[in-house]
Amino acid sequence: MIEERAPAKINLTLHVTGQRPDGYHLLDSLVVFAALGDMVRVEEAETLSLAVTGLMAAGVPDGEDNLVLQAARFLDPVRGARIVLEKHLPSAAGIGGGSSDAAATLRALSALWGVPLPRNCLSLGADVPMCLAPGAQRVSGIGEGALPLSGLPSLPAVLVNPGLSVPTPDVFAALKEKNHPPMPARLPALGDFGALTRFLDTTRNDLTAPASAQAPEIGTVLEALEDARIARMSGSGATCFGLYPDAAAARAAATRIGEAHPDWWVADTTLNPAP
Ligand SMILES: C[C@](O)(CO)[C@H](O)COP(=O)(O)OP(=O)(O)OC[C@H]1O[C@@H](n2ccc(N)nc2=O)[C@H](O)[C@@H]1O
Ligand SMILES: Nc1ncnc2c1ncn2[C@@H]1O[C@H](COP(=O)(O)OP(=O)(O)OP(=O)(O)O)[C@@H](O)[C@H]1O
Repeated sequence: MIEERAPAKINLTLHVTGQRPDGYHLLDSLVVFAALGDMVRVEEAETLSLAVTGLMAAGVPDGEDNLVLQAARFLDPVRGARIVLEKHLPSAAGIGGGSSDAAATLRALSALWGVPLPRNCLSLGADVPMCLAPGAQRVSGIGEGALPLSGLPSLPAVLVNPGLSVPTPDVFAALKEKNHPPMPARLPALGDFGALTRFLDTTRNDLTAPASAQAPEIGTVLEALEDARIARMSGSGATCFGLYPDAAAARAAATRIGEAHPDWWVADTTLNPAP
């Protein structure tokens, strides 16, 4: 049996800088991964099968719609494996749940079957390439251009989702201005919490307005995170993250928010954890 973690993807920044003729949007995004995530386990079997377990399994498709099965077929259209996906992340939440599961499946089955990882897996989803090697990176293009970044600190964080699914296509479709400025071509040194958060002050998530127009609760989530040094939406929402100077502050904030909003999904974690 081989297991691979499928960590939550967090867009610390998400600048939408243009739109391609085919409708896909050009991005400039600083991406990190959380200690928290789903888990994918694979073992040898004659036929391909998927079971979805875990606290967040409800509503996740367990048939061909699941990106895990699509990733398996993408790697080898005929080979079998028994796959168990343990869901801990909310779906359609802007934290790459399905994409990170797909990438973890590619890694696990590549090891099980002894086949190389695909060079190009963009057709599985714009977020899948960045999840293949889940480390800090600057992402460009529509998601395929990943430049690994070293030296970023670990970031104590709280993730909050108000229990809402926000479909990514709807959010991009509602984005009015498509040509926002990118991040600076050369990023400053981002080696500690102070430097990184000062840089984040100068950046944005351009999908916040169109996502909030569809899910006004996002504004309430950002208010609940107002004691964080940085509070921002990830991806196309509705999950927001708060960055805190230490793990105790993150834990206290998660407890406070969880008590005030028992129906929300609230988790304290570390972004960009040390390997
Ligand atoms: C918002 C992000 O999460 C940022 O990391 C990603 O860009 C979205 O990645 P994803 O969920 O894997 O997206 P996909 O499943 O490939 O695309 C869903 C839909 O979102 C829109 N889409 C997605 C990515 C992109 N760069 N431009 C787009 O316009 C398209 O309408 C597309 O049909
Ligand atoms: N393994 C999976 N886990 C969760 N959802 C999945 C999975 N496979 C397919 N889906 C479908 O994909 C939809 C989007 O879920 P996903 O968690 O990938 O979105 P997301 O977190 O917004 O992704 P992104 O950040 O890449 O935009 C779900 O509504 C669900 O129907």
